[in-house]
Amino acid sequence: MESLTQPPKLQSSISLAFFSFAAVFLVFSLLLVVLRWRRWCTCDICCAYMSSSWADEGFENLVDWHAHLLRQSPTRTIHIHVLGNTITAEPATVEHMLKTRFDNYPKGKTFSSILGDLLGRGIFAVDGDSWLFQRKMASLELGSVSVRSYAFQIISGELRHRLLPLLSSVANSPHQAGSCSVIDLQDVFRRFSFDTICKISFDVDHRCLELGQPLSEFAVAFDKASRLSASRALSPSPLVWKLKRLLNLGLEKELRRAIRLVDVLAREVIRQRRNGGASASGRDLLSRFLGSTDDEQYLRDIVISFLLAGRDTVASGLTAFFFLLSKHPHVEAKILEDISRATARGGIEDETCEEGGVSKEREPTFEQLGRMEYLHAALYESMRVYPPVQFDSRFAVEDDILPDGTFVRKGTRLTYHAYAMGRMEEIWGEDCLEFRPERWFDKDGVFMPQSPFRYSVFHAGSRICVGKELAVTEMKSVVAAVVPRFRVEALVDGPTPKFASGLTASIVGGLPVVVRARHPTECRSG
Ligand code: HEM
Repeated sequence: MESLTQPPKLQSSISLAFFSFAAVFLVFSLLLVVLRWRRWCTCDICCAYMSSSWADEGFENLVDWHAHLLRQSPTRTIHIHVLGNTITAEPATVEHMLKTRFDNYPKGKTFSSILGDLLGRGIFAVDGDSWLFQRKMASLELGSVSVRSYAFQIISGELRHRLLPLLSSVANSPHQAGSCSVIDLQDVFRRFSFDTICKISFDVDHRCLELGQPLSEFAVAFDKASRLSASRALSPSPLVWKLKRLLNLGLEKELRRAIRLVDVLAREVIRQRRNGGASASGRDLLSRFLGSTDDEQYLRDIVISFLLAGRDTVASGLTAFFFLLSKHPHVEAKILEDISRATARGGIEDETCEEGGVSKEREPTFEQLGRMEYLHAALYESMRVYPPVQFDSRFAVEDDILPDGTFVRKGTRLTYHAYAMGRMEEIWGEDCLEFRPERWFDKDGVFMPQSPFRYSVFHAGSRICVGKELAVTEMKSVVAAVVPRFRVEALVDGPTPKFASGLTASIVGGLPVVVRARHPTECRSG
């Protein structure tokens, strides 16, 4: 009889013990959070941060408030004690953190634990030898002529067969009296950059931008996994999301499911490739990395990091660019001149219509893109004003002293603020708040690159973005194909967009735009 009655008792004691443990853990975590907040100062910055009063003071975004504080600080460095975060917009400090004392400021455990479940041992989440190995491999591959020309071919195909026909169909859709078809350009660019980076990385076409196609399972799962991973950073304390993960609750449960799906689908592609299912091109990054490791999980981690790196950053940069262009028609006119000069063509009247209502002649070659210096400057300028990665952090391994004399305690989070740096008069002059591509040229009209410690949009030092050239080529290709054909009008009130929190800058609610064909004879489908 005993043996029949004991197991349920045992079970209920185990559940009771488990729930008591969970409850104690939860209370303890909350206590820690409160203590952490209370322990520190009641300085103005911390109070404003805690009460979100910066929003009442008229700042549209948290980053605008940071930029305001950093501009006021004599050292261009501030401390948000309640977060243990030291934020800087001083180029000498950025150089100290990302180059001079590189070894003292790794990504650290906090960052790798936030993204670790999705990225595993991928380049973004690791430090040390594993990072160095992937860094060398990535620089070699992304710098190779073969991968570059493959990537350019992918971008051109996605433009010709998907993006331009889509815009053409919107521009040509019958408009009601007084109203036009409105699309979310941010969403369009996200789909475009996801298709592109998946083809470059895996040689798999997810067709996210194809008219009338639902998003692929992989695209949905990847989007969810990256969004939910990033939202961990918003927890008042890492203990909160870690506890939820332990108990498999709420968003952590959804995140686990999304990551599982990403894993299954990514592994499937890798397995097929290993078993001889060669990609059509053999020039995608996965094909090239296959030879460097037998570890399937590691390969998955490497390639997933590329997807994260190349998707939202490019989409964010393009979205902000078209927002700014819509508000600066004189810049748009100069870009049109630049494209026309670089491609050395006549007026658009000469052009013929081709498949999908898209004229072939206007697609610039790689060499022609290289000659578009004004467009190059305009893209750099738009990312100065609205960087896709607004700020980025590292964690001090040992106590340190910054060049301005600021003491940094071991474990402190040190953040460089690319968004605020773009708003510093000492770096960009009195007109730093203006969108002015001309600032990138010297008096002879030659493009002047800036030190990455001043223009930190692509990071700086040893971990500077390895996909920078690819990103700029992709963005230039899009602008050079879209702007001569369409006039894009952003329907956003106010001088600046409202940004959502996340790893990359994205506009809350997207970027609604109206697209109009630039010329009456612009090719019409059908
Ligand atoms: C406008 C577009 C882009 C911007 C603004 C950008 C910016 C950045 C930034 C700020 C970092 C440093 C992140 C960190 O370490 O915390 C970074 C790293 C990186 N980026 Fe980009 N990126 C862009 C596009 C791309 C693309 C298209 C790719 C590749 C396909 C790429 C690949 C990488 C990789 C692999 C790293 C890690 C480098 C390392 O840790 O050594 N990026 N990027």
